[in-house]
Amino acid sequence: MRQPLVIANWKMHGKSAFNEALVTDFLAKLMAGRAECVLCPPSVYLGQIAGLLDSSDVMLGAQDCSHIDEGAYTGEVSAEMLRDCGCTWVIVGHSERRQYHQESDALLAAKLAMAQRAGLTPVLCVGETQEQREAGEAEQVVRAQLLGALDDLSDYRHLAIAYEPVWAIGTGLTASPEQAQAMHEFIRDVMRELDARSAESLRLLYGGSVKPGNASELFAQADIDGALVGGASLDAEAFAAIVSAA
Ligand SMILES: O=C[C@H](O)COP(=O)(O)O
Repeated sequence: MRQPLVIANWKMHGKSAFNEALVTDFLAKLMAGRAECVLCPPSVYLGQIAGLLDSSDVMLGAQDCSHIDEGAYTGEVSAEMLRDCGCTWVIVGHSERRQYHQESDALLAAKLAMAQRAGLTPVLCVGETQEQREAGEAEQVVRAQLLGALDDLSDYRHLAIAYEPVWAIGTGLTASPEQAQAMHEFIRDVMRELDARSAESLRLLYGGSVKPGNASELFAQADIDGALVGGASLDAEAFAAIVSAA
């Protein structure tokens, strides 16, 4: 039995006063339930959010980490620094980083290893574009992303994977529960090839316009173990409802 996991990816949103109101309101609305929950604010606010989450079960995560441990790399934030700030999770390979920062599968493999070495659980994001889906290449693309980033990983237990079809991110378009389940099932099959035992306990999250109105249907699918939520995680009531639905 996999424990549901719901992760908020604030992306590049938030300011101190907004963050405090959002987290305070979210914690007040959050009902005790089965799901684990993680907030991933922009890295400059990790200290602030760590303080606000201090007496709650909600965990802290980062949106990215460096593939290097330390040194003269201006602007980079290491996995160890994130751990030092209270993070236990880190998102790796979000499609916005693949697209705007040209992050390759090889780079992501190095980030995953670095994250685990620092004691963080990475969430690897994969997903196809609209064109790739229309060309019938969705499974091939996702398989290549998984193998490219995960082939050399030695620990498949401290890991989660988020399937985020690029065409569903921030667009209001959501993969149907059947489309999402089909891809999640495919991902679990690929993971069985890499490590048969941990594939059964590996949590697979869906991301792409998850809202209170579609969360329950998505979470009802056999291989969907939670969500990576962007826009709706900036609304305390909506995000608390999604966590409750898990
Ligand atoms: O990381 C989150 C995903 O990119 C989904 O974003 P969204 O919920 O705004 O579509």
